[in-house]
Amino acid sequence: MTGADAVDVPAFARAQLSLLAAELAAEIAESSALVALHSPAALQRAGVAIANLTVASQRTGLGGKTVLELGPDPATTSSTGAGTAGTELPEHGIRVGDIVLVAEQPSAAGVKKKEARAMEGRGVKGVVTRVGRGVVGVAVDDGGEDGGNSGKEDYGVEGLVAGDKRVWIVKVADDVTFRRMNATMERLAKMEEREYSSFVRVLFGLSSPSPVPADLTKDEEVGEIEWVDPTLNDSQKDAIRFALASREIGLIHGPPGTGKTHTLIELILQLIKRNLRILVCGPSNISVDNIVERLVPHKVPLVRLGHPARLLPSVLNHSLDVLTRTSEAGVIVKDVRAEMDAKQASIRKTRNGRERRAIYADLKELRKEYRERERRCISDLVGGSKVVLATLHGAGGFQLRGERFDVVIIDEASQALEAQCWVPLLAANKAICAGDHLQLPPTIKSLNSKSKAAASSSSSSSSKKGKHGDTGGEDVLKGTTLETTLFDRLLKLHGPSIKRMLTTQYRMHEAIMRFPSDELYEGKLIAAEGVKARLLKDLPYEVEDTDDTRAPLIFIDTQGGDFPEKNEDEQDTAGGGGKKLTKSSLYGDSKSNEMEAALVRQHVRGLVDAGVKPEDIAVVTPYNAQLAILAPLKDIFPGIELGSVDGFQGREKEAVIVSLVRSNPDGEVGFLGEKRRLNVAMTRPKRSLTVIGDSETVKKGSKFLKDWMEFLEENADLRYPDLASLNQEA
Ligand SMILES: Nc1ncnc2c1ncn2[C@@H]1O[C@H](COP(=O)(O)OP(=O)(O)OP(=O)(O)O)[C@@H](O)[C@H]1O
Repeated sequence: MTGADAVDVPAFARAQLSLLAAELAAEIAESSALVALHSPAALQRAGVAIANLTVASQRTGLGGKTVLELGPDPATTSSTGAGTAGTELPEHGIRVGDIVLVAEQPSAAGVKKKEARAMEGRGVKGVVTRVGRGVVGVAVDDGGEDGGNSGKEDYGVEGLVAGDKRVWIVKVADDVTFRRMNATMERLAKMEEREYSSFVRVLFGLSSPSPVPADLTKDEEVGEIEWVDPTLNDSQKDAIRFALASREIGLIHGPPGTGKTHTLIELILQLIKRNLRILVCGPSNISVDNIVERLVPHKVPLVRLGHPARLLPSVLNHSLDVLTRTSEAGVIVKDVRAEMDAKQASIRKTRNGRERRAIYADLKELRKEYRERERRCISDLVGGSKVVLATLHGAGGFQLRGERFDVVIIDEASQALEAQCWVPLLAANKAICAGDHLQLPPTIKSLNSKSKAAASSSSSSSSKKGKHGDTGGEDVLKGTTLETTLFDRLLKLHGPSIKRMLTTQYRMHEAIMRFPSDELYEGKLIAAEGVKARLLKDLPYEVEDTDDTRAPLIFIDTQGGDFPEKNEDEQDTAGGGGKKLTKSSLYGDSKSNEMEAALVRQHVRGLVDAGVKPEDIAVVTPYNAQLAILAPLKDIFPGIELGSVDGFQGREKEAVIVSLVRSNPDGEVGFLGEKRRLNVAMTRPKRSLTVIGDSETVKKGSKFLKDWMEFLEENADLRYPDLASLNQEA
């Protein structure tokens, strides 16, 4: 390894710390700007708040957390005379797992800027545990390990419960993740070189990875593998052998639909057979639960860390919180819990301030006792587990303090911040990371705002900005950006010898796969036998054989200027919910294209008339403003899915329609210029991909876009819209 490639670890960690600080500031600024600029009612419509609530009850939930049950404030519902007064919540966008602030509701017209910040001190933060028609449950921070409001929390809850106050809940930035990343980077920054393990040395390029024999099938250790699933394809088996043989680091590169998770499951089972202790992580709860669900049938003894409210119901039985209650070791925790519940219940019965305070004081003591007992129980459970699963930041919780693992496995590593990956990495001396660096990296808000500022100051900047288009940017600090993932950095540092690519894909028709394979995956992708010729007309229910259902690839070219884009300077959407907010509060300028939306509608109608079920169809587009225009499709074709390209990463559908939106004389393509975004868009469908866009505009965006348009012109069923019928549709 040459000295020039090596990374100065403390400098790297410090650079990460300052980038993370900027990112957290950007997230907080975004959420407090929302709160500052809009009334509770507007925020509720935008899907980020629920107003006019009262605390209906409180109880002890999983993990000893206090759960507040919030319902509509009867005063407001009866005064407005709203339908089923007092029983149902209004329409809202709060979901289980969201982190919210429960606070006394401010007066009508939004919260003043200063107040917005002060509000955090007055309310309590928590995780949404339940969303019913008439109730929202929030497990509030109780000053535990990461309890954001340590010290103030009882006062907070007490303040909210007392006097039947009118409260509201608002989604807030998740700073726990940042605290965990910061703590990890601080640890790295302080580490002395002599403390670096050979693993750390390799990951920073201070040493080369230990060589792996070229032909692993003949290798003594990993050559003869008794496969749990012998139907794995050769590239999957090769990746597993490689992962077993690597000493420090192995990357499993999984292009769309190539069975990355499938491969990781076998790898985990093989590691268990070798009696190794494994920590399995992913950037999101769903990525981790996906693995837990697939491991469970193999009867693997495992423990899933994480807030129960954020886990899939099917995974709950393996969650540490639940095991703490149900296992033998958990019995000693139970008694205290019962006592806590009794106290909680008594709070509401007393109106006397002094008595209430006394009860809160008792509760505090009990909670301490509970936590001590729980901690002992947890350490027994975790210490005895061979396989532990958690989100990347979840691995930074107290439960894993001091725990060591033989291997850390990170799924979706190319969608995680590098600092996030280091949270579990410091607990092991070997890592296997799976991902696809040619799909979208994690969303970076601090970088977005920076590049947006750049974009608005220069009208022709969008397609020429940096190698990553709108979401990319220049190196910010010593060559480090948050957008450079661990996966990217390691590939650059050590080259392709540290990775193995999965090459058989089980999703797309061959014609859909061709372009991404040739342009991005060195032409190596192979469509599995069962999928390579699948068409919509062959769906396992009755679908007519029509022009639309027999073509795997359709391009509707809108060139000619009749389909102009519109700049959504004034309005934009929140989270695709179709509700309007002013631009200043949300995600910058978005674009829409009404005529293109009409074409989408026409095409969907064609598919549905032929018998394709709406739930087998998705429309994806890079622009939120376009999503808002498309929203009525959901009423016309119930079951159809609409999504942003970024939001659809990791998903698949039988038929996917991609609306490219951009159509202007200057060839401005904005963040369409990002190859990885296009890759995600074009690799979601199984049997049918329809691209709708203006080839003239799009071709000017980049070489990749030009090649794609030319590929579609030559290989797709090429169509030009019929304006007369379209005007009718519009
Ligand atoms: N060897 C195999 N034989 C048959 N089917 C397979 C094989 N490997 C994977 N699959 C199938 O391919 C599909 C995709 O697998 P999986 O969910 O593991 O993919 P992934 O690569 O994690 O997904 P994504 O591409 O979205 O990241 C699944 O339906 C899986 O059953």
